[in-house]
Amino acid sequence: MIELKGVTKQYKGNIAVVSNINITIENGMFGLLGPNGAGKSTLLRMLATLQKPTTGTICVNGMTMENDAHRIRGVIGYLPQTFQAQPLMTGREFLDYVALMKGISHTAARKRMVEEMLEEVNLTAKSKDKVKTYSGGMRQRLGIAQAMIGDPSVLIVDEPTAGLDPEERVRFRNLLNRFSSNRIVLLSTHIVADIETSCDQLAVLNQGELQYVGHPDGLAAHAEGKVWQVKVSDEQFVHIQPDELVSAKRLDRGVLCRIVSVKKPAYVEAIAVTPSLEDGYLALLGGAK
Ligand SMILES: Nc1ncnc2c1ncn2[C@@H]1O[C@H](COP(=O)(O)OP(=O)(O)OP(=O)(O)O)[C@@H](O)[C@H]1O
Repeated sequence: MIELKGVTKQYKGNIAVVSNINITIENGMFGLLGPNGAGKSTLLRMLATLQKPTTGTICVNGMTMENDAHRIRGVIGYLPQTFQAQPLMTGREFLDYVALMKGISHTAARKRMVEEMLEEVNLTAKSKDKVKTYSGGMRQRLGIAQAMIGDPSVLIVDEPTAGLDPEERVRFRNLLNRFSSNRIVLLSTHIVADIETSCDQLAVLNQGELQYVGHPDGLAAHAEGKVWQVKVSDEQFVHIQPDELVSAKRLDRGVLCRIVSVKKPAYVEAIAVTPSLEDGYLALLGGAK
């Protein structure tokens, strides 16, 4: 279990970029959602023991950051937002090196673990090639593998699907889901679809502040009665407020729009529709005018 109490981070001379966070995270997939600059990476870096909170306490499986940072590091796997692997090592050598650094000294066990991880992230065929020859998506998959190796009880992944193609993205979500069955997987993203189907709990961070914590259904409910579907002409379409428009699908004649707004749009044929998680997120962040 992870417990954050009053966690605040303030860089010198600046306002707090993470402000008074109080959350308890249990086993399972936990999504951290927020726009660019919300403070997600800062919060995850503090959880990964790479930065200290200015005030507040972080407790992981009963260990506190102040007293047990070294032991906490031993139970955490972390994929930072910008992941760099040794370019002159092969993928297999790199994972072997990471496993050794994590204290897996038994050679046969380490070798088996590395092969399993390569298979999991679909890199077996490239495992003898140097990392410098990998595509962005392959490097990202290697990053995911290095975070998972050693069987951490807490896996922290910061925007892990950036650079993955759609097939890999789905594969990756399934992998995290399986991994989270008896441990904590903390996944930060600004892509709602990444957490829609997999997280039982999520938090929304905006400008350093926690705006929502709970089940995805509760977030979707924020847009209840505020989501509208309407078919408009091309002339009407240009008058729709861009910050209210969730999606627009061009039809043979006109455009089918999904709008998040407190007030029913002024078109007779506008119908209220069931909100999705994305609608709820947009309504929460935009304050659905
Ligand atoms: N070392 C630093 N010194 C000063 N300000 C910083 C530092 N690191 C981050 N910030 C600021 O803290 C705020 C939060 O940044 P952070 O990277 O945590 O957000 P994020 O939610 O992860 O954003 P993104 O989705 O764009 O990665 C931003 O305004 C950023 O400019």
